[in-house]
Amino acid sequence: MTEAQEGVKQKNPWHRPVILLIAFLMVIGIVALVAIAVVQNKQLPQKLKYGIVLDAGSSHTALYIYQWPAEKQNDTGKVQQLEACKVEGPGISSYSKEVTKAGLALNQCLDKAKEIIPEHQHTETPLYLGATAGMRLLRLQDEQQSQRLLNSVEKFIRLYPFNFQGARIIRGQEEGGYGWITINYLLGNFLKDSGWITQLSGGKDTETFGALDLGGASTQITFVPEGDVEPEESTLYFRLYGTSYTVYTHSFLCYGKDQALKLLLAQRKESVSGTITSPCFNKEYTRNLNVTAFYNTPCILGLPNTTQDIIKVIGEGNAEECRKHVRALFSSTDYTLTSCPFNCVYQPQVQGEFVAFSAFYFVMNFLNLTGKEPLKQMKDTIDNFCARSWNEVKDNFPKTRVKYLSEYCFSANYILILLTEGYNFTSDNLNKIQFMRKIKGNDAGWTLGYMLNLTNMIPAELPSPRSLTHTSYVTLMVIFSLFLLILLLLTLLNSRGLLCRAQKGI
Ligand SMILES: Nc1ncnc2c1ncn2[C@@H]1O[C@H](COP(=O)(O)OP(=O)(O)O)[C@@H](O)[C@H]1O
Ligand SMILES: [Ca+2]
Repeated sequence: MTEAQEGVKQKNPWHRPVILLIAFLMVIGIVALVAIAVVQNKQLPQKLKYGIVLDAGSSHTALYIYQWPAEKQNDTGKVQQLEACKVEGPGISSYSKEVTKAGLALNQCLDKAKEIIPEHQHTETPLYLGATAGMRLLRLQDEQQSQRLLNSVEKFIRLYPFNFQGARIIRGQEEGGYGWITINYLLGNFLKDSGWITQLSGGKDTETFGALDLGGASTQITFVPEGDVEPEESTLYFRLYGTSYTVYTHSFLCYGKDQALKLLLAQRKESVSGTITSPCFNKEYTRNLNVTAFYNTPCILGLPNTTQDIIKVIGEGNAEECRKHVRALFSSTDYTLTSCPFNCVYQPQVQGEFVAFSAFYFVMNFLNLTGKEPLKQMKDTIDNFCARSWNEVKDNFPKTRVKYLSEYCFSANYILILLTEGYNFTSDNLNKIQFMRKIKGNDAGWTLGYMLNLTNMIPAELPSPRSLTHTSYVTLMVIFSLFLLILLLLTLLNSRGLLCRAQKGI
């Protein structure tokens, strides 16, 4: 050993252990980097699974096809709507006199599902049919007939190769609850971040959004209230991804917008000439109602007192007056199946954000009122629309279906009163409602929640993390790269120090 080397060793007795430590840490750093990259980018088998839900609504039926990666079925937000097929014709409850036609009408959409889903997966693809308020009403009118209708539809669907799980009438609470699950699943509210970092730091639970669904024959409100929920029949308990939720829900049968319109018109006294006037239709609008067909609903107790088969409805186009008529619906006990619907039904104070979908969206979207406009602006827009003459409206919107167009004045006023006097939103919290048709490409509605629940795709407990979120991945990569860089610099500095000292002969 030279003198200089001897000197270096004596002046830096720690240099060898330091270099060894640095080398050891570098090896660990490299191993960690490689491990993270391998875990993150490991090739997942790309098998896709499918599920089909038929939404047999009161006004129409729609078929939804959902798709998800087989290995990630318990993660949140992995199920995506692949297709929505609108069945031609009215809802299945309209086929009560010709039950076989109800199933036949589904064939176009079922054929489409056969085309879209790979053939070898047809038999493993679950298919559910859930019927809502239209069928609830038919069951009230004639239970056997409603069962015959469902049996006939089932028989038809069984001709298809899918794994059919049966057709049933879902309860109002389920319709509300599954709608709530759908929107919160799609918004990612059940689990903000399932990555390691978030979970290690306690995994923050996000607030859920309330769900408002307006159909043709019923309407649902579902949300997590601030205080306790009572009574039991309005309470849903969910345990999802490790969090417990106590949810309030209520479904008002007969208070969907089509049935509500029947209730509204049934309140009007017909004149001797067989006409009724209504402020809820545009001026110059006329419609002939076939009394037996129009009032054939258990929502109205008995037919209106009329001598005519046909009643002519004449529009007056007065929104302010229309709202008075709608208000009367909410307190009337004369005609309604559910007497005293809104004032007597317990509802905790609405709180938090809401998503309003289905007819809530269609109507408000038509009037350009989906931008959280203040109550006053909503009223003004509705008032102006109702005041326009029917001929002008028709000319302005030639492509809109006349049935919808003619009822937008009524529907908008109905929505306004339902929200503010039925559900008790105020001018202060009305802007907490987002009117949405779709969330991330998926229709907002009860069907997705229904399928997620029936296929056990929402676990009660948090699934153990298998890979990192992109954010966690990038963060870890940056930390380890910096760590390696620092070690490298230290090594360089250390060796330069040694070299200098060696050169100086210290
Ligand atoms: N483009 C539209 N404009 C206005 N209303 C619409 C539009 N599309 C659908 N609707 C209405 O949305 C409602 C959907 O209700 P539906 O789901 O069939 O009934 P329910 O949920 O009560 O069984 C119906 O009142 C239907 O008329
Ligand atoms: Ca519906």
